Amino acid sequence: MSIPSFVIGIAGGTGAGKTTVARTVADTVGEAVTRIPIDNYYEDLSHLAFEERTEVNYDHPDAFEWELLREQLNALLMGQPIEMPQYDFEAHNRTDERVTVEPTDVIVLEGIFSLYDEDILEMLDLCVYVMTDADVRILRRIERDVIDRGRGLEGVIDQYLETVKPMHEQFVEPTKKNADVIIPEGANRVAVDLLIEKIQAELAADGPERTDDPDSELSFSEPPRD
Ligand SMILES: Nc1ncnc2c1ncn2[C@@H]1O[C@H](COP(=O)(O)OP(=O)(O)O)[C@@H](O)[C@H]1O
Ligand SMILES: Nc1ccn([C@@H]2O[C@H](COP(=O)(O)O)[C@@H](O)[C@H]2O)c(=O)n1
Repeated sequence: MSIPSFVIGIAGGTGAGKTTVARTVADTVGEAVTRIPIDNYYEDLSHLAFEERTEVNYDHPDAFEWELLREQLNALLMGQPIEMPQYDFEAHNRTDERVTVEPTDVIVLEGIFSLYDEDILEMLDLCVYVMTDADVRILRRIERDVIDRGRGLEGVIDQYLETVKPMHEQFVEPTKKNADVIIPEGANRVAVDLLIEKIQAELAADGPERTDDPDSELSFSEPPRD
């Protein structure tokens, strides 16, 4: 088990390419990276009927259970495992399943509001904003929502105009000012390679044999962050 030493937040509008960047980083760097999708922290809406859940504004910060996200991120930073909720986009709700996530050296928090909450910003070592034009994002989103999230074309367009676009302009886009790095177009190979190099340099600076096994000569302990 590790105490994470490097925490990255990857924000940006829907369809910007956040998940693609985060997955590329995780696949390239390997098991030292844990990906935490903020979508898993949408509020539990089991008390609402399916039809009511389809009407919810999922692009407003109030749609998320911030307290749980802060608590679980903090636990990982203290070297403790978490039981991460899972989200079902077709059901518009959390599933009953929880997945045990062990802390690793690098944590990647990814989602539209990764750079929104002041407490979470305090926990991030590197803030990344993926910036992609709105027309490209909506085209990507239509394709993804219809193929992967069980949505109809008309519904995706209505939702985009009614909530996604105005909330993006009001809440998501302004978080760009919190970014250290802006990646154009999502899976931008040059930018993603630089991000990977930075992570690998952080890992190397921490030592290749890093372990928290108390029996190991190389073991060490770190004070929790404040
Ligand atoms: N640079 C890129 N060029 C082309 N397609 C991309 C690029 N980045 C992401 N995509 C595609 O766009 C879609 C949305 O990307 P995704 O990473 O899920 O966005 P987000 O997580 O920001 O909503 C996916 O189908 C993905 O394969
Ligand atoms: N039940 C839900 C929950 C969320 N959404 C949309 O997901 C978008 C965020 O995810 P990305 O991978 O696109 O960043 C957000 O814009 C919500 O509108 C949804 O459609 N249904």
